[in-house]
Amino acid sequence: MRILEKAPAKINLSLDVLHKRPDGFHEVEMVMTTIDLADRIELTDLGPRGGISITSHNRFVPDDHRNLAYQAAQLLKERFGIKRGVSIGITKVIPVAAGLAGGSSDAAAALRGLNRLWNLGLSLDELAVIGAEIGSDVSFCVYGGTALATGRGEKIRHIEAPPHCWVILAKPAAGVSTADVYRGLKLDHVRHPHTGRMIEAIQEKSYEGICENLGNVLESVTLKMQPEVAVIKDQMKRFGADAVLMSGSGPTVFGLVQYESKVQRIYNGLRGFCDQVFAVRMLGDRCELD
Ligand SMILES: C[C@](O)(CO)[C@H](O)COP(=O)(O)OP(=O)(O)OC[C@H]1O[C@@H](n2ccc(N)nc2=O)[C@H](O)[C@@H]1O
Ligand SMILES: Nc1ncnc2c1ncn2[C@@H]1O[C@H](COP(=O)(O)OP(=O)(O)OP(=O)(O)O)[C@@H](O)[C@H]1O
Repeated sequence: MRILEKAPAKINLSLDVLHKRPDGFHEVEMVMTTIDLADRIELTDLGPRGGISITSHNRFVPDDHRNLAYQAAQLLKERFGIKRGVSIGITKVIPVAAGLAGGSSDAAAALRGLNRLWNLGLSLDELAVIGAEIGSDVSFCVYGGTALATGRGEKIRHIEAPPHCWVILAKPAAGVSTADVYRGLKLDHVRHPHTGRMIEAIQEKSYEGICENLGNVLESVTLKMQPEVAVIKDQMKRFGADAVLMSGSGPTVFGLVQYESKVQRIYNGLRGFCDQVFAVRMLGDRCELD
């Protein structure tokens, strides 16, 4: 039997860090939404007593226990005493180490797909709790859609979809380590975004309100490690994006664009000096994972 799952990327429309916790993680308040840029996960049953095998044609994606989709399969096998093997094929589209939760979304898609393949009968809420053991972004990715994520990112409150718009993404050549970015954060020097206002703007379907309230406290940390982020932000604004921000721990920069007529010009302009550029729609609805 073969199961296919879509694993969409996320962007953080707003990302605030409240404080560092005794367990080393940071307490966050993030508004996240899925976009139409997705990896494909193909799960094939390998029969009794088999192991977990990962295939991907991207040299930056680990093919062993370091892969988050592998960890998802291992966790379910152990927890539910599954004795069957599985092959996990990953068609990578989401840039790696980019702040777009590519690995987390692959793990979430593996959880959803294996739940079907092995007839585990788990709800999305149960899968999201299991996902939190793999990484902070996995719970959100289990559901997709749009949500406020709190705690270390694993507490999810669903909110409605933002109004449809275009998202232009541009990723500088090198990736960044999320742990390094959190480590570099000095909380007494940041301007906190207004999470409440972002949620209100989404609920009111106010595109202007969303643009006005974009904010990410991690941006200034990554900017120091990768000055190219500032250059890309500048170019995106100059080519005509309505608002721009770095996603997650970066270094990918996204620009919001309301009218399709502007998209091609911004995309072409950025392609001049950045290899990985994408123009996609905001998804925002949970049902759009299918
Ligand atoms: C930057 C974001 O992607 C925004 O959505 C997330 O906050 C990070 O999510 P993630 O990549 O799934 O993070 P994890 O794999 O759980 O953690 C990677 C590392 O980031 C740091 N980390 C992560 C989440 C958090 N709330 N506080 C942290 O300090 C920790 O050092 C941790 O060891
Ligand atoms: N399925 C996977 N796809 C991509 N990278 C993976 C995967 N599994 C593990 N990794 C490892 O995770 C690291 C971070 O990759 P990922 O693309 O998930 O980062 P990210 O988009 O910055 O994540 P986040 O936004 O959740 O912080 C990579 O350098 C890679 O070694």
